[in-house]
Amino acid sequence: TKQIIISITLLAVMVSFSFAQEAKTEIYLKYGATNEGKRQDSAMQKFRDNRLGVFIHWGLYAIPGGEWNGKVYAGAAEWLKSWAKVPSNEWMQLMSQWNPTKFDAKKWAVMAKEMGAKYVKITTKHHEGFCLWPSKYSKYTVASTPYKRDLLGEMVKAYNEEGIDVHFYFSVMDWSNSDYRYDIKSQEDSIAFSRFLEFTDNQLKELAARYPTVKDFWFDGTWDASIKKNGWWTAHAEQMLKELLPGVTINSRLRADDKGKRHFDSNGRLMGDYESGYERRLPDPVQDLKVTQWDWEACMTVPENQWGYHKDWSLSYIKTPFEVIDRIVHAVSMGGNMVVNFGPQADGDFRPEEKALATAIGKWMQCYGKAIYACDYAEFDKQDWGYYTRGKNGEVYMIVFNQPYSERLIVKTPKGISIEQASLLTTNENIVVVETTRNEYNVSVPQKNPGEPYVIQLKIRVAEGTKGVYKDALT
Ligand SMILES: C[C@@H]1O/C(=N\OC(=O)Nc2ccccc2)[C@@H](O)[C@H](O)[C@@H]1O
Repeated sequence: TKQIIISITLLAVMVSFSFAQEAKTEIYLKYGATNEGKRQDSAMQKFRDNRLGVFIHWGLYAIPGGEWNGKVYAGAAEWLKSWAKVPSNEWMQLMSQWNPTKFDAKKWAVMAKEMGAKYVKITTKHHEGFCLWPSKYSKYTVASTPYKRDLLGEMVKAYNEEGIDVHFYFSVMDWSNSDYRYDIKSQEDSIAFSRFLEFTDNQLKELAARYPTVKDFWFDGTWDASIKKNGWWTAHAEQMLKELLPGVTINSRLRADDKGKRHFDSNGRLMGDYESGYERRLPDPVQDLKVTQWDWEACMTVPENQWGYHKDWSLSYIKTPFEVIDRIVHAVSMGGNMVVNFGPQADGDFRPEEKALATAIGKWMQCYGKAIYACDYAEFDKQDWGYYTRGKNGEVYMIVFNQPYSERLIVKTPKGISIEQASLLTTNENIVVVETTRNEYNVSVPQKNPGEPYVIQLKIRVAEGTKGVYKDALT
């Protein structure tokens, strides 16, 4: 009996321990996540509904375009200073050559509009420290170049006039500022970095004051230990901007919590207003459905890894328009945004390949944008033929990239949901739908192959009592 009592007691201890583990106790955080779940205010709704953005990476790095002292570096062109180990004062001499005579903000804005982009993210200051606005806190700005003009101000005005929202990319890491520290290892480091954070605050307040129509700050260059040891400042920067610009959105990449945890705090909560870790990669449509629980934005390059202008695009694979469109649709099908990157030339014009890409994307968005803008995750299981999105009135879109030889598109509907009718989005041609088994259908392909990724719109019916997002969507 003694043995039995001991083993039962041991078992009881183990079971209670595992329950305690399960109900993980929350860690108190001063600088953790500030909001629970997706923001539902109109500014965030607009951010989400925009879905397709343009990234503009433009700075001194566009002048050398990946080449230094006769050597071409295959790495990211906006990192050339680092690859070629150029001292900051030598690198900043490029300012004397900064004279984008072909720059025309209106042309840039029209190009984005014709692409179907609803917003643009502009590098106000990249890691090199060169400011596209005449900042009074730095000598490394457009004001000290032959060009002199406030490029950022002209861009904000032109994009806004085309109805395009403007977001600011801002690199905290600043290679031109001698107070920047990669880590804090001494009192001297700490004093210098405090000066640096004050300088950064001043530039952020300056940007907010000069360009109050800005809708978002996308922070970058925040991965170093120095920032992770100053999580308080990242929380302060978010709060400061939200007080200065009510409604402004802030990306998760800015944020570190009390313990240096980035993007998601030590309690697993997303910091900032949307997750910004999907850079040149996307969540898996089957394995990574967790991302549909929060807002997120992906960004992508057209070459493998060039954000700034690189003179030699033959060094890596260049994505075709349909490959870019696939990534845009992939992101939206999982409740995310996609930002496609353009690296303008030093002269202020875009390379022909980028102009052609913007045109091709725009042509497709003109026909099929209804399945992208203001659309979200449809909660249908992914199929091989492509992606689903869901519109605001509960309509489901099938975006077909891979038409099968069977000429039947398999659709498995969630429990309690059936397909009433299907039509080709562009022509309203009726598409035959045959139920093959419970919650499974064969959707026919269009009579004439559209010869491009196309969209079939489904009218679905929700059985009484079905839970999920659809109940409130149907009128
Ligand atoms: C958008 C890109 O952002 C960057 N860096 O991003 C990251 O470091 N991304 C990252 C880092 C760690 C994990 C996931 C993404 C920059 O260095 C680059 O020049 C470009 O501006």
